[in-house]
Amino acid sequence: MAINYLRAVPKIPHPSNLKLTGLHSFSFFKTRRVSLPIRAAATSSSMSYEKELAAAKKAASVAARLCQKVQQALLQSDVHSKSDKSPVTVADYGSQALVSFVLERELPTESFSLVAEEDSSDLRIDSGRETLERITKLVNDTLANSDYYSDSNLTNEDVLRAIDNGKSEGGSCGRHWVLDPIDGTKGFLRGDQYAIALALLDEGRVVLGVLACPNLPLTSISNQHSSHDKVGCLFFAKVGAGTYMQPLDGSSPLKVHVSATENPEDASFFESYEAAHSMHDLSSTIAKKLGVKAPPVRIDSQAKYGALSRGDGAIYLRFPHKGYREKIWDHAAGCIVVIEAGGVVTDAAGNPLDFSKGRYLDLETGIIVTNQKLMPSLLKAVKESLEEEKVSSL
Ligand SMILES: Nc1ncnc2c1ncn2[C@@H]1O[C@H](COP(=O)(O)O)[C@@H](O)[C@H]1OP(=O)(O)O
Ligand SMILES: [Mg+2]
Ligand SMILES: [Mg+2]
Ligand SMILES: [Mg+2]
Repeated sequence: MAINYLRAVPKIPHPSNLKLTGLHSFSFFKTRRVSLPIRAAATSSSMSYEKELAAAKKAASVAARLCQKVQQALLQSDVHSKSDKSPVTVADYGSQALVSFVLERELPTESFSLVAEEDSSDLRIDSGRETLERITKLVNDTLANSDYYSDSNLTNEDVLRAIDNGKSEGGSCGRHWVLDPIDGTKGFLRGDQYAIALALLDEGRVVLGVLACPNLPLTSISNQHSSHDKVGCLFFAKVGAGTYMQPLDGSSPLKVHVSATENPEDASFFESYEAAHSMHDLSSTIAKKLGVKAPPVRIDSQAKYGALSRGDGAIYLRFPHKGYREKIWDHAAGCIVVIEAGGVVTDAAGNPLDFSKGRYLDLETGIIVTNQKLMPSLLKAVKESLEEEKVSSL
């Protein structure tokens, strides 16, 4: 079976040339008050979280700039061998420090709790000193070139503290920000897809999510991808208010919807690029059983959720190897981006993901994502495939 690998050519997008040729026609809008999305009726919560969403978009966009800078330097140099993890480390920490800094700065009156992937312990020891200096410089350079924070200058200690804001355990009470400062580290290293993924939990429920995908083409990836396509997408969603996508440089957002296809023969499916992250054989079995004809589209990171939310593909299958525990920052933002675009995200048993249990998601076997029409037959195919696998391993 032929396989589609999506490679991105990192470059600065020129959204004045934005052309929309995806599976779905999008409509431009000028104000935020547009018709409500398919799924959600207007709730009182759709009127709130406005300033939190604005802060999250700013934070993810600033962090994306830092990551772009590091990835460009990485690709120009010869150091992006898999064994050299240091440029990635600098970008991971730098992105987390910036998001933490921007959120605190934008929302000074709120108590601040952040559940994030990185912590500063390796930077606090002597051997981490040089890396810390590099991170602080990178953070300050990024702030100096930003629209809003050019007067800010962080010390090493400020950077450590900003990173360590991310030590919260989350849970079902109160508000918690959830951050993956670089999701898809492997893709980042390869020069492919990665995302800055930020979400807000309120009483255990994801109420907003932002996905910055610096290398994702603005047009559908299901079209023939060419190196001339503009890249850099910011997806954002708020509970009850739909999902939007805008170029990372800030031009107008567009409302997006998942694919409406009911026919698996027309559907394409996403899975991890990395076979170590998801069982490709199992996904193939499920897709075949469902009647999917197209080969898998393999992409790193939560960019898969973003692409699915605008209808580039209709299905995302994720079946980590035994023993792997999914973390909330790997799915919170992607999950609300897809759900608010009309999609469904469940575990392999059909249960919605529960983000209220702390830093981990407690699931049995995997995560499946699709539209509402295809979900019943997908779930059936998943259950049958898992059953067959169990029998064959006896
Ligand atoms: N062994 C693993 N199995 C599944 N996922 C993993 C594994 N190791 C890391 N990950 C995480 O999976 C996500 C990327 O998966 P993919 O790109 O394949 O969809 C990332 O969050 C990555 O962490 P990280 O955020 O450190 O990159
Ligand atoms: Mg991740
Ligand atoms: Mg990460
Ligand atoms: Mg990691």
